[in-house]
Amino acid sequence: MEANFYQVHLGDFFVAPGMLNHLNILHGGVLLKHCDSTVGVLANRYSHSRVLTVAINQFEFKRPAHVEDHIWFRITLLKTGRHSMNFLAEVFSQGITQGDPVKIGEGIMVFVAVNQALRPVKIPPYQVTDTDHQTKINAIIDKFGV
Ligand SMILES: CCCCCCCCCCCCCCCC(=O)SCCNC(=O)CCNC(=O)[C@H](O)C(C)(C)COP(=O)(O)OP(=O)(O)OC[C@H]1O[C@@H](n2cnc3c(N)ncnc32)[C@H](O)[C@@H]1OP(=O)(O)O
Repeated sequence: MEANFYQVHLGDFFVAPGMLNHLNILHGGVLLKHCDSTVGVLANRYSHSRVLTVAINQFEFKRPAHVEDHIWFRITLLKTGRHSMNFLAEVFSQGITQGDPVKIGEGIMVFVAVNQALRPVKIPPYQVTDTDHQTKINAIIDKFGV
C-alpha cells in the first residue's frame, strides 16, 4: 500500500497569464491552492474520507515560475496520527522548451480526515514496508521536525 504514497507525481498544470502577481510571476497563493487541492486528493485516497487541511508548515517558495511553465507536485505521506496525515509536498517546474525540472518549493501539509459534520474520524495507521523509503521518510521527518 505504501508504494502509492511515496513520491507520488500529481496535480500538473501550466502557468497561465491569469495566475500571475504584480511582478508577472506565478502568484504564491495560486500555487498553494493547487498544492492544497493536490495533497487533498492523496489524503482522500489514503483515508477514504472527506479531508480538511489543518496546517501548512514551513512552506518555502524557492524559485519563481513563469507563464507556460509546467508545474507539478511530488507528494510523500510521512506519517499518520489518529486522525491526521502529514505530507511532504515538493513543487517542480519545467520550462516548456528547455532544461530539467527545477524544485521551486516545498512544505509540510497536514490533513485531518473528517465525517460529514466535519469532525475528525480515525484513519488506518500508515505502515511503510520498503526500508529504503522508510529511511528517506525518517530523514525528511528529522529535517522538518514533523
Ligand atoms: C468520501 C467523499 C469524499 C469526496 C471528496 C474527494 C476529493 C478530495 C479532494 C479534496 C481536496 C481539497 C483540499 C482543500 C482542503 C481545504 O480547503 S480545507 C479548508 C481549510 N481548512 C479548514 O477550514 C479546517 C478548519 N479546522 C477545523 O475544522 C478543525 O481544526 C479540524 C481540522 C476538524 C480538527 O478539529 P480539532 O477539534 O481541532 O481536532 P484535534 O483533535 O485538535 O486535531 C485533530 C488532529 O489534527 C492535528 N492538528 C491540529 N492542529 C494541528 C497543527 N496546527 N499542526 C499539525 N497538526 C495539527 C492534531 O494533532 C490531531 O492529530 P491526531 O492525533 O488526531 O492524528
